[in-house]
Amino acid sequence: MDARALKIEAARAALGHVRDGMRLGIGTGSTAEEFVRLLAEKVAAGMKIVGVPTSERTAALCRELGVPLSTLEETPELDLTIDGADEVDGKLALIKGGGGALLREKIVAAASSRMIVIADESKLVETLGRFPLPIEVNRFGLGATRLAIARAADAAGLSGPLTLRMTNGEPFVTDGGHFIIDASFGRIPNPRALSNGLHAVPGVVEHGLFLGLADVAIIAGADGIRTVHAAS
Ligand SMILES: O=C[C@H](O)[C@H](O)[C@H](O)COP(=O)(O)O
Repeated sequence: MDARALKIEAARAALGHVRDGMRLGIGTGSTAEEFVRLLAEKVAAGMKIVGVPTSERTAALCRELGVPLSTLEETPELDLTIDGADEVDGKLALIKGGGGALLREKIVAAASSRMIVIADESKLVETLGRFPLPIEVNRFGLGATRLAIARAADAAGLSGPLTLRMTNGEPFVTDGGHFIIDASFGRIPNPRALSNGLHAVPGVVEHGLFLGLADVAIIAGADGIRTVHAAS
């Protein structure tokens, strides 16, 4: 089975958790898009849900496929968010933001009673950090923010290149109008310490470590679906 087929399998399994009447957070990325496609089929068949998208990209796909949308202004509490991830560890700590949607994704996940992560088995890691950690930063004071990030990482025992994300020769700009620094720290044995340090940097808007947010991970692999639950 290729990677796309695995993403579809994970998305299909997550769809089994969606009930009529739910207020859903809808994630971003190639895996979440497979979920949107399957959800749209259910909606077309009569399922009543309302979705809050985590990016303009997801919102556009939902509109195209007829998935009803709301906002966190209209619908500030959600029943369930289903989203992909760049990395998932055994305790359901995540790295997200490879597609640049981490800020809205985190706001939406935090507004949800439950979060289900969907991924193919390539995303499952023992320790986070193989995937560079996306850090969303204010455009103002980039040099100072980068230095402060390096110091916060150092205090957590980490170091590595901090690369401004570029697209077509220009800095990548998030839906919120910010830049992204991709931090290649390597293994992150203590994500909580790093998270706290990064949150203390004024120019950091948010980072891609999702800690204590995911309740379940649905991982699709060659041997089938594996469901991992967060320790209670
Ligand atoms: O910003 C993007 C999101 O965090 C995605 O959920 C993440 O990058 C995983 O994307 P994909 O399913 O395309 O691997």
